[in-house]
Amino acid sequence: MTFASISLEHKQQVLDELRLIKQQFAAKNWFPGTSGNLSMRVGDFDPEKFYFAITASGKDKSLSTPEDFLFVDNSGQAVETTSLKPSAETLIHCEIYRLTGCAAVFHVHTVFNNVISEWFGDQGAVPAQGIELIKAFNIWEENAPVSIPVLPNFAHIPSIAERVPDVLDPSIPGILLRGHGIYAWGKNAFEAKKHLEAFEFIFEYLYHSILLKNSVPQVNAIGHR
Ligand SMILES: CSC[C@@H](O)[C@@H](O)C(=O)COP(=O)(O)O
Ligand SMILES: [Zn+2]
Repeated sequence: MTFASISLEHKQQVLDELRLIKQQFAAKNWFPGTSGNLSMRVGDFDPEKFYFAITASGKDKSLSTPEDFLFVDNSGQAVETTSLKPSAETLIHCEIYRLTGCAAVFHVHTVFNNVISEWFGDQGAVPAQGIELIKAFNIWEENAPVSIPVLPNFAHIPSIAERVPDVLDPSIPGILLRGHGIYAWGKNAFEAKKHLEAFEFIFEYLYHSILLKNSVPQVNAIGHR
């Protein structure tokens, strides 16, 4: 499959969907200070050859302009002539697509995901249990415990991307970057958005419940791996 062989209608539909989600997340104030990036895959998936649309780097993501997105290949290189630069974090998207075969990857910075990533960063995972929204991850087991992986953050993005395979858990559609933000993904935009909203709910819940109890639970205390 070449990029040119993917229909214009499909590419336009993906751009329209991304634009709508960008507006919805902006309304939640999920892109403070130009942070965050969104992508969606186009065409068929081959772990060694795929294409996706991604937000251009450094833009005010609360605005809608003709210069918000561009298409890249699985190495993160633009596939059309453009003056736009793909997100500085494109390599992380590439790695998540390659490992999961998913179709949408969304990244946002929020106060809740940043605080939680700091509290649990040393443990390498955020434990959660007994929260109904865990079912949004398609986990239906009674009182299922989950562990959301936390990676250290680096200014050098390839150093983050190369660590993604070490922590990515196929049953958990997200990874937190410490002091940075969350990446969530899904088999389509609807599912990636659902997952991202569930993660953010869990982080906000944990933030409040930990402050009330005045102690950070340990991963092992509730049976996480
Ligand atoms: C301006 S702070 C956020 C950036 O450093 C980065 O983490 C981010 O999420 C957005 O980068 P971008 O290159 O616009 O996709
Ligand atoms: Zn970021």
